[in-house]
Amino acid sequence: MAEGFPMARAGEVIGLLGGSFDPAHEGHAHITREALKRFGLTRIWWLVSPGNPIKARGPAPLASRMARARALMRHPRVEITDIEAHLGTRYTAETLRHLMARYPGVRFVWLMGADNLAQFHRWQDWRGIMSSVPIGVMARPGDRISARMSPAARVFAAARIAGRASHLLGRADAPAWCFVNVPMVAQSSTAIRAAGGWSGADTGPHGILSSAP
Ligand SMILES: Nc1ncnc2c1ncn2[C@@H]1O[C@H](COP(=O)(O)OP(=O)(O)OP(=O)(O)O)[C@@H](O)[C@H]1O
Ligand SMILES: O=C(O)c1ccc[n+]([C@@H]2O[C@H](COP(=O)([O-])O)[C@@H](O)[C@H]2O)c1
Repeated sequence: MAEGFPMARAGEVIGLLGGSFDPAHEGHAHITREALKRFGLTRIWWLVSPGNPIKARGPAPLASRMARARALMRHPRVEITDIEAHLGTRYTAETLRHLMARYPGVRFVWLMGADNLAQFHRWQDWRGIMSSVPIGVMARPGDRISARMSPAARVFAAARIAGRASHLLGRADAPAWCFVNVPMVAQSSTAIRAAGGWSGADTGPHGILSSAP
């Protein structure tokens, strides 16, 4: 497997958590552990984005965000990747097309917090994404209602799997999505940056910021 691309065996069910991770925080780690428990996944890959295509603000350098993510999220079934930088992609639809072609026989599930489902209809080819991979959505403070009432949730209402059947998501055929009401962690990268807890360059001698809240 080429540099930057993890190994995966046919039959695996891999959850993809895409994000700016500017910086990674306990909310990311928490939803990752919950997704592993709830969606019938064998592993999760974090896709640390070169830059969200619809966020105006440019993120901290990818190398700093990767280092912070690796220091924060240590789990035998989780891999921190910069796959999109290697592929030269920023749009999720395009990333998924590449991954499905590169890993035949592997099932991918897109993971996101409720805030992203609320905005999902703004993503490039969002209907195509819904129709190509199952999507696991996790509750986030302030966004549970807006996510469930969102245009994407309404258009794909018939494809919704009930939260109590969430373990079926990984083996479901798209379109399929599931909202799970996980216990919520209120952290956000915005709050950490606002509190001055992330310079985007200095990850300290052990790769962990001493001042992060
Ligand atoms: N506390 C949280 N609870 C649930 N989902 C979360 C939480 N924090 C981040 N996520 C989800 O993780 C993914 C990556 O998030 P991202 O890296 O943008 O972090 P963020 O805290 O939302 O950043 P920012 O505040 O800069 O927008 C997104 O799908 C987002 O919805
Ligand atoms: O493809 C798109 O149009 C698109 C629009 C907004 C966000 N995304 C992806 O959604 C993920 C979460 O982004 P962020 O910045 O909220 O962490 C990340 O992988 C982005 O590349 C993708």
